[in-house]
Amino acid sequence: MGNLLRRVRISVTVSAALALVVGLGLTALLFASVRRVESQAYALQFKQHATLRINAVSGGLSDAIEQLMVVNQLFNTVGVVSREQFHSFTAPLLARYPELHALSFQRLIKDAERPAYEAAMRRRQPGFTITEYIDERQGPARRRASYNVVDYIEPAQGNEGALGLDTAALLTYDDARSRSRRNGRATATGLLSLVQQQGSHTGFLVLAPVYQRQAPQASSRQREQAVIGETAAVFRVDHLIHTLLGAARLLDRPGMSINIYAAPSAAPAQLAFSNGAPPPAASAGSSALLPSWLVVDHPAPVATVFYVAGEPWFIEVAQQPRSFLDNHAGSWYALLGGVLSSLLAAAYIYSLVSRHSTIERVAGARTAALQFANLRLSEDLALRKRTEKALRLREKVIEVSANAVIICNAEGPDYAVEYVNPAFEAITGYSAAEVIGKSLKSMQGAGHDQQNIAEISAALREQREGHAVLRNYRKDGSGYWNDLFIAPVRDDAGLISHFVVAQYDISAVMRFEAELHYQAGHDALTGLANRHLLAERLSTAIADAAIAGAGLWVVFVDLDRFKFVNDTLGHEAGDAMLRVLGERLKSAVGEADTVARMGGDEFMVVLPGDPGNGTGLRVLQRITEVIAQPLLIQAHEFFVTCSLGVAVYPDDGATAETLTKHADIAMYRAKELGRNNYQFYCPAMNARTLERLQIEADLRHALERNELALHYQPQIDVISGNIVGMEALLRWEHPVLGVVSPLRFIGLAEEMGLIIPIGAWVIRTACLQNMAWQKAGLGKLRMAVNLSARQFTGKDLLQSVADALEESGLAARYLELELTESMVMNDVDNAITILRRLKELGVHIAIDDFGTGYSSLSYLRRFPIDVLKVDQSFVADIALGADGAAIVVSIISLAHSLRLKVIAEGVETAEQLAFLREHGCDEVQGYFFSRPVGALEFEHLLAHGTCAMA
Ligand SMILES: Nc1nc2c(ncn2[C@@H]2O[C@@H]3COP(=O)(O)O[C@H]4[C@@H](O)[C@H](n5cnc6c(=O)[nH]c(N)nc65)O[C@@H]4COP(=O)(O)O[C@H]3[C@H]2O)c(=O)[nH]1
Repeated sequence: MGNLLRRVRISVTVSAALALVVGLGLTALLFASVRRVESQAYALQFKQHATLRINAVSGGLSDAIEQLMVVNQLFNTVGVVSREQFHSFTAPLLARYPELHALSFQRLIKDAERPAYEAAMRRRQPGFTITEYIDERQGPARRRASYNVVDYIEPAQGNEGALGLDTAALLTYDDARSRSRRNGRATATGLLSLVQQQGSHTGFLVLAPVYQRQAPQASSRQREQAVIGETAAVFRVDHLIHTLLGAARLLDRPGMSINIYAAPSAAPAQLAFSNGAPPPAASAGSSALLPSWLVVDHPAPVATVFYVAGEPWFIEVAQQPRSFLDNHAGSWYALLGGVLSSLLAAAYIYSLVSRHSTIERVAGARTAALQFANLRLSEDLALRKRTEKALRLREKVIEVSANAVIICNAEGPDYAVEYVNPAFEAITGYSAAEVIGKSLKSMQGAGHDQQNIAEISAALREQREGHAVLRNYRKDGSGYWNDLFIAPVRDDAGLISHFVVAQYDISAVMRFEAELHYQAGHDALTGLANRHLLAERLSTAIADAAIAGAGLWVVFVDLDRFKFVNDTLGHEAGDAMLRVLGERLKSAVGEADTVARMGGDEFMVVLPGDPGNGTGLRVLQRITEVIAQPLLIQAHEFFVTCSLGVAVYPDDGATAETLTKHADIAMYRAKELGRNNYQFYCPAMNARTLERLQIEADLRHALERNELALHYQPQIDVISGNIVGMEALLRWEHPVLGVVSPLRFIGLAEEMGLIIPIGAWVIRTACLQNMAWQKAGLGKLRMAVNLSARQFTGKDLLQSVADALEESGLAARYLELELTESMVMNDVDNAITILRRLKELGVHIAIDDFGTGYSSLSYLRRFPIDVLKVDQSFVADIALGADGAAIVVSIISLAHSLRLKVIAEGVETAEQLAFLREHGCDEVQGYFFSRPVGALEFEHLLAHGTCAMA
């Protein structure tokens, strides 16, 4: 606003100043123009005056001289003019022209005529003689050839001295006279000091020649000879000119000066007349900045040459400079008027603009106020519209809300319902008509005893916000979870008039939460408790047991053959198996017992309630039984066993963690002891666990420390009884533990990735050994080498086999690689590719432990294999019953149908051997013939050529 006012003030001042400047500028221009016009008019006027005076002077002189010519004409016309005639003729002229000082006739008298003349004159005037001025004294004229004697002169009075004067003696005449006589015209002399007058006056004469009548006058010579005298007019010049100008009242102009020279220029010596003070130099009084006409009126002098009886005279009329202040009404008025007008215009514009600005400002302020008011109004309107829209929207939102909204009045104790939205009707099953007017509390339905209701009642009573999760009931009696918010609503006076109740049916959320909670504590696959829930329950059970002073068992359950099923049939089959076994486990325990899945094929069972009293053992028994029951997966029947490890509270640990760990250790021990059994934890098992860790650490260095060795078990041809091959079996000669079974460290080596270098070492050593024996002449035998799963699929296998063969020089057909069913069945296509490449090298392929897993016969056909090895468990079963024997028989016939050789391993008895022989088994291997033995010992066997056959 301040800026606006300042701007307005500036604009007003600028406008007024502009108007003033423009006005003053125009005034200056006007003033200058008027001044110029004035100056020019003045100059013109002056020029006119000057011209008037010049004309008056030149005209007057001409007129005067004309009088002389009139007299001269008299002489030339009349011839001899008498003195009286002269007098009577000139008297009127002199009276009329007082400026004529004298008119005379000067007669030319030759010296010879002098005496006669003087004599004649003495008759009229005694004592007359021709005179002249000698040294300014008049006296008788000296003799000369001729005399120009003033013969007649009028007026005689005052000019007596001039009568008889020989003017030829006056040199100033001579020139004029000569010229006059020559050209026959009146001729003026220069300025003379007039002698006729008393005192000194300046004057001049005009001479006009008088010729003898009839004498030729054509040439100047003739005129000189014809001349008899001159008429002369004497003029007292100042008097003459003064008379001329004065008579015409031309001398009274102030500031004007008139200077007349009897010369063609302003020669001071020839100044004939001067009137008025001469003007200063033209530049005087003018400003260097301003033109002189602007400051003063100083017209240029008017000067001209005019002729007086043929002689050039110079006249100059000048005017004193007239100051700007003198007599310049026009420019003054213009200036003053202009200045005044400018000031008035500026003042007017100032007032106009400031008024305009004020009006504008006021109008602007009012417009702004109006606009502001309009804006406020439109904002108010918009706000109102928005509010209305928002209200409608809220109404709609409430109407379409999925949550129940109830509005009740704030008057207790009933808090009558005034409004319910459609969601309320949908959720509760009550229509609006059924609940409006009813007490809010009546809508709770059953379940008044809920604790949270107290919070809502308190909120209503204390007229504040409240929140509670309630279990409400619908009209049909079904319950739902209601997340209820209640808030007071104030009227315009700020008093609480209503309550708004929002009900959120959170049944789904509660279900979801319960589901989440369940999932968080349960295994998704089996539905059993998971690790977390187990830890919770175990802790609770421990706490309960501690309080009760009772015992508690923690049982670790690990399935023995699960990995096989998973690997061969895939994860889906594995999952199905886990689900079934999980169910069985649950069925094997009591209500209070907890069964949890720890992950993979590991389960945990918590047996509270002092299981040491005999119940626990029965549960263990049941578990092994239910797990061992046949299992039908994907139409295949499986037999799964489990290994159990038991930790007892409080003897084996006081915390969930310790008990779990010890149960795990006990389970491992059970596995080591041949699976399908249970073991109670004992502290010694800890040592075994530590030992296992030690084995892990030492295995890393076993190769470099040369602790690994191969033992060889012969393979015997059933018919001939000859050793036809041998299986290389790895041994770790641990410096502390002694010889460690591959069953204990192959799995570890697999897990640790050490199986690749170890496996390569086995192949290489076996090939070198076989070649060495062949070279030693111990027979061309086939060397069977076990491959682990990781080794089989590893990228280095082919190379390591090729390298071993090359290095040893062993023919490939003397090397047989043993794979398990699971290794080839996991990824059949890849397995076939690898097998083909191995076969391309020329080696034999044997499927180990055949029958323990699931081998698809159709795949078996596709595998480029040479040998099937019947698992020793089937061989062991031969003696047990018809089932085991039947499996062996079918494997043998299957192998033969596929043109595969059959080797039975684990042959321990003659009966087994006999059975195998009877059913066409090709080769056998087992303790019956020989345990795996070191190289030296095996050499000894070879040396004998055969193994003992029953
Ligand atoms: N009860 C009984 N057992 C007999 C009889 N005849 C032989 N055995 C044992 O049965 C196992 C046969 O080897 P496998 O099935 O390939 O089973 C092998 C094989 O899977 C693995 N293994 C051994 N050496 C290597 C190896 O160099 N590389 C790989 N990857 N695995 C190996 O370790 C397993 C166990 O090997 P070992 O402890 O040497 O146990 C050998 C052998 O000592 C018998 O008449 N009765």
